[in-house]
Amino acid sequence: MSGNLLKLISKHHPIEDPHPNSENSTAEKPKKVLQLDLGNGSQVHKALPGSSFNSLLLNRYKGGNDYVGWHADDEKLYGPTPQIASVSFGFKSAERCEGEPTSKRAKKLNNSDQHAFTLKHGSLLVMSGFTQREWLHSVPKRVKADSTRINLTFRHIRPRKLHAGAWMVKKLLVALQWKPVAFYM
Ligand SMILES: O=C(O)CCC(=O)C(=O)O
Ligand SMILES: [Fe+2]
Repeated sequence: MSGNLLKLISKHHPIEDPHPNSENSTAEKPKKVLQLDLGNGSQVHKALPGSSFNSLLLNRYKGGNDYVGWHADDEKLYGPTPQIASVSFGFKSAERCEGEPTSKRAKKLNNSDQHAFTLKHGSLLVMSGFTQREWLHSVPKRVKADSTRINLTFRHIRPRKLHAGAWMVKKLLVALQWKPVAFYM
């Protein structure tokens, strides 16, 4: 991020898509890039001192039938322990569940909890640490809701060089037949 400007990239993706940033995503390429001025010391940065967000993803749910399926935002471009700040607008309340830990470590710990959060208009949900590695999350359909909901997720995308480096290390480890459970680099 330069100063307080974030780039807002506009793109459309089919709602069945597991995640718009996913490498396997069939998402359309961005149509336009807008600059969003967050003003001096945006509320999100104030709420999370030390955060270094440089990207913003906007999801628009046109009504209660729009949803996002179970996924983790664990793409390597976000690094091993991404901090993701999610701000919601619209719908009186939107539920979000976290469930079924994905990692073997979490399963060993017998950690198969599910949590539901009610995301009201203006709420801020922060996911950090190993959340993306060990948990899936989703935004289920809301049968009775017929108004628009907007969700903004602030994220930090690492420089491309680091992705390439991590990819090469991964290839090397696979070539050496060293198979860790998962790569999060
Ligand atoms: O709409 C939301 O609350 C979150 C959407 C989401 O999980 C995502 O964009 O990765
Ligand atoms: Fe997500």
